[in-house]
Amino acid sequence: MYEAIPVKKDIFWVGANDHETDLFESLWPLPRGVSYNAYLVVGEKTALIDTVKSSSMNVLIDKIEAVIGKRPLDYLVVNHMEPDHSGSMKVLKAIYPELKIVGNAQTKGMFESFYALTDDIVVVKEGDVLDLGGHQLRFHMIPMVHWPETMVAYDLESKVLFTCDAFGGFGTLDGGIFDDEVDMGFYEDEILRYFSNIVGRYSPQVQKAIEKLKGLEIAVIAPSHGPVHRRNPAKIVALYDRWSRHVSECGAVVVYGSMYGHTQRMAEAVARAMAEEGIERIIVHDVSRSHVSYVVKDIWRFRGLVLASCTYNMTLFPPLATLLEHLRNKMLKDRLVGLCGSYTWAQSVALKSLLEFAHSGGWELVDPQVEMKSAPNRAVLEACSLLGKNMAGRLKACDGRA
Ligand SMILES: Cc1cc2nc3c(=O)[nH]c(=O)nc-3n(C[C@H](O)[C@H](O)[C@H](O)COP(=O)(O)O)c2cc1C
Repeated sequence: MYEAIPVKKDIFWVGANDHETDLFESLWPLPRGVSYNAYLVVGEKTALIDTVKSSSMNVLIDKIEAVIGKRPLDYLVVNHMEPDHSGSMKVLKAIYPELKIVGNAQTKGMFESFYALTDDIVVVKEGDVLDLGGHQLRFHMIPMVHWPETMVAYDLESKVLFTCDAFGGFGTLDGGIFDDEVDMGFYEDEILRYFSNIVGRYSPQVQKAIEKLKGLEIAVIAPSHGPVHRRNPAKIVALYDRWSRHVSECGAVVVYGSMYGHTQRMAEAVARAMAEEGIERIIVHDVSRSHVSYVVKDIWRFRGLVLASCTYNMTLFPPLATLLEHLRNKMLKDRLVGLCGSYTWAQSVALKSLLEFAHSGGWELVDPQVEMKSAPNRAVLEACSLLGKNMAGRLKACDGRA
């Protein structure tokens, strides 16, 4: 079956790799691209589960034809309307005029607003079953994972769960498409970067979805980005469960904003003290140079966070302010925070802003808060070391929770 990869009997991956988009959602860097996974289910009737971004449309159409030849495509199931998944539906409808488009009441309005499609629409609700003859697809609504209309489709015969954005991540599928064929260390990191930046804000809804789906017997989790989980579908659900409950690992992220290196020295003094106290997992980010998506990903993973900012035109250093805006938007909880601020003529401005951020997020402060005028002297460096030592003490107490 040319390029269409069997997932289970009569179920095929017909997705595409995108190496050309440099920023996903025009926001998130894709150093190793992204895949758009569409799936074809072939019963007496045929159904495509989601499409691909319009730029990859030809690949999708070729793969569908390679599997079903001149047979018609009977149904298109739209689990999620974001255009990286729905982008080829209008053309598919033109190629297969009898195509029936399956979505829920919310999706129906988006068919019209995005693509002016109003005919041959099948509206489904929680628990409805689409009988393809040999395969039966049951639909479950998982609103806000990641848009309000998002749903999943579960094949009662093969026990494949098609989850669209849920459990997906960045990175093209480079030969292997299954979790037992690829380096899952790389993909799990990219699934966390996807989760923390795109889905993490909706963690309460992720928890509801996990609760709703937990009774299902799942043989394969087939998301719309990244690897297909057939060896260990339970593992990716367990990771999503942890991440959406804000459970962290015992390590620390130190993020600094510094123009001339003095605030960097504060950050490094804190990091050094943590290392001396035995904390092995410490990641230091220069906020001007690490893309915010990687910083957010690491902060989502580890329990400790140290923020160090110089003062810039009477406020926080702009890239650090941007990071804080992202963190506020994601509504991450339960982190330990240490703060360092520097200034030359406006005392307290940076530190006060950092404190406001920590209080507004309800995060737990680790003392002391360290403030520096212009450059670090012995007293400043000793205070940074004390902060690192105290943070390490708190992190050691969370050992075993990882
Ligand atoms: C463009 C620019 C704007 C600054 N704005 C302020 C300010 O508003 N208030 C202040 O106290 N210091 C200000 N500073 C001074 C720095 O915040 C201060 O010297 C700090 O210690 C620099 O740390 P760094 O070496 O990590 O960049 C400014 C510095 C620059 C270069």
